[in-house]
Amino acid sequence: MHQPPNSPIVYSLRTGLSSALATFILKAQDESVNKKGRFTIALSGGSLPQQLKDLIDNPRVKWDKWQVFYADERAVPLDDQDSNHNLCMTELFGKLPNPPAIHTLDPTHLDNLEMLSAAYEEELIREFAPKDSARFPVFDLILLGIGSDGHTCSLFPNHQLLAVEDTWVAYLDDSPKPPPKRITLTYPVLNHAARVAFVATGEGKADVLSMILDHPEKGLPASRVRPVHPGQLYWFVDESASAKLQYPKSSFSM
Ligand SMILES: O=C(O)[C@H](O)[C@@H](O)[C@H](O)[C@H](O)COP(=O)(O)O
Repeated sequence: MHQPPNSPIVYSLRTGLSSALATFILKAQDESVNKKGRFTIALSGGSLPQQLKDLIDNPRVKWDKWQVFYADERAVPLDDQDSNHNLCMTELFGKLPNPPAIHTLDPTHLDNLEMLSAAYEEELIREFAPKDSARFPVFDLILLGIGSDGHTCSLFPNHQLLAVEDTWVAYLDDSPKPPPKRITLTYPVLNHAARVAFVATGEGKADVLSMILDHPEKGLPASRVRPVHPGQLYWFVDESASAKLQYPKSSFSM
């Protein structure tokens, strides 16, 4: 099947997904560091942080060049078991002798979602606006998961946040998946990234993966992530998750 340019690239891996993902991340890191001396990345929660395990003890990772943000975060204390930051510390950053610069939400604003999300947007502006003077930040890489309902970040099906175009960070207090109070990057930020990579594993993702990639016209939240040129969208999936997928798969080599 012929795919138009800039179509998502789907890598379906029988084994070694974490290793392929690490190779991909390192290539993005090296390109970014060579060009700008830094690497800006946004991470999600769920099973994603565990998939980053091949970065631990990898001497090619230039942690001192990384600027880490969260693609979405729950409005809970940083050490709460629901915190995506806490999860990333447990799975990855806490295992490193020299962790990178990590931009967490400001826990002093947990009781005010509007201030919490505005403060996180300020954090992004401090990192991106003076350097790129862009209308939207251009992340070098955003790593996302998907829910079985097709949500990504904290962008849930039929939610009003799907229509937000004018802010970088938005908040919600009615997430269908607990906890209800969260902040999230918005589509304009996701779609201005240089690279976005989804990671999905397991048979529980097979139906929704086919819905997202084979039927983008259904408009599930994850289908609406389509970085504008020259941005590129990638999928790293295992065989169980891609079992029902018609969309063409590419072989992974880097
Ligand atoms: O904030 C959240 O609720 C999670 O970050 C969520 O968006 C997660 O990424 C997906 O639900 C995929 O989760 P799994 O990777 O665990 O399937």
